[in-house]
Amino acid sequence: MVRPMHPSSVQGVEDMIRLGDLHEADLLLEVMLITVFQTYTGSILVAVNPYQLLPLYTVDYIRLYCNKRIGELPPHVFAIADNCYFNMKRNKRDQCCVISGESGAGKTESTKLILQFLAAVSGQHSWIEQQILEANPILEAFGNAKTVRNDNSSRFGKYIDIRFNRSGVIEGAQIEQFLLEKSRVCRQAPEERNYHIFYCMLMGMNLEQKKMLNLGTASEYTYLTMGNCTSCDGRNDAKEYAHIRSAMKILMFSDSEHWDISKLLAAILHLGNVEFEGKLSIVCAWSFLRLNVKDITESQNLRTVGVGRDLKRSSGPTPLPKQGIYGRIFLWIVNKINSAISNPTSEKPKNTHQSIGLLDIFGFENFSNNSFEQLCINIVNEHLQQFFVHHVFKLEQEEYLAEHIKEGLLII
Ligand SMILES: Nc1ncnc2c1ncn2[C@@H]1O[C@H](COP(=O)(O)OP(=O)(O)OP(=O)(O)O)[C@@H](O)[C@H]1O
Repeated sequence: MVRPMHPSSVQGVEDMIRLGDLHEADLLLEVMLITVFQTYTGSILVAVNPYQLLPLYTVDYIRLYCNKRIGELPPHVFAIADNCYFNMKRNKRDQCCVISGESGAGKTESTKLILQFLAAVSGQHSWIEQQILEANPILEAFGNAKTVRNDNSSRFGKYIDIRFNRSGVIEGAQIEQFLLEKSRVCRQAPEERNYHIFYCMLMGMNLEQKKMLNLGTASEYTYLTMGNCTSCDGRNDAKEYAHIRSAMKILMFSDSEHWDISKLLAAILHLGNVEFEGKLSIVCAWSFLRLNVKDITESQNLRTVGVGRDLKRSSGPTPLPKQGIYGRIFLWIVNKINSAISNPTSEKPKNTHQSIGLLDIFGFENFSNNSFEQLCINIVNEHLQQFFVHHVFKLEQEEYLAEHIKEGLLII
């Protein structure tokens, strides 16, 4: 059936609840019409990735959106951040922002914008604020990679809990990570890369350091070339490496800790070349892992299996644990960051501080061939979606009940 479009759909609205016709075509048109790439559905912000730098995230915009009611100004991610912050302060209740969407939708960028807003309005320009902001480049270097959908795709989920004192000043933060995609270390799909840190290290290290780790260029390593793609348009790996190094200093990584991480990364690259280049690579890998021939022979011939609470060793070939090494480096790095940013004063009894949690979880993806890790990622996304829908309907239901509206109407 063809009928004229409702005027609200033609003009566009700032809150999709106000659309005269509420069906899929109108919602899609609304999303296409919005010029600032953001619109509301009630208290939910729907943001469209603009794929261009918009002058909407400046200090002036932070000031503009500070302490305003939702709806007073056009939809904006800062309005959501502001709402969280002032609700926390006014109602003395912890808040949480759930950022969800498919891969490449703009979740990580939105998380960073919310963090920037909170750091600015909490107003201290303190060392701890700077440390929290500088955790991002490190996490992205070790946990993000170029995929076919997104040049900077997060391959792990993260929950950042930012803690404030009673006056609304940031005191510390705590980061939780989930489900790092470890298989990427050994395998990448066409047009995809391994984790950024490998390419950054090879582009950014000086010759002397590379010589000590016996490293060359990315094209020489099996683990960096499986996707037939070692560089990424719009990313400058050498510049990023300098940024990662300075962020690590801010987060209190010592030079020797950084060097140990580099050795482990180099060992993984050399291990990836073992079948192809033979002796030199395996010797380098062993020496950086501080293993001797006996350890290696044992690890190749013995499998450690969990039986109840015990670990038992049985014979049979076991591949060297390259993915496991990377997973452990990542965990260690997150713990190290947490030890710098989780200011002990923010561990005080709960009634002396409040928090805002930001959940930025990897997006739903569906490829022709989906790995087990992809299955886990998609299940997490579906659970999140389920929680979200349940939560939103429950809130609405409570409002209807409070107004004595019959439940039958609610379903409509
Ligand atoms: N608000 C924005 N303004 C300008 N560019 C943006 C914005 N949001 C996202 N982008 C661009 O889109 C890219 C992908 O965004 P982002 O990494 O945030 O996606 P994501 O939803 O976190 O994806 P994934 O689930 O794969 O991690 C960014 O690297 C950036 O180039």
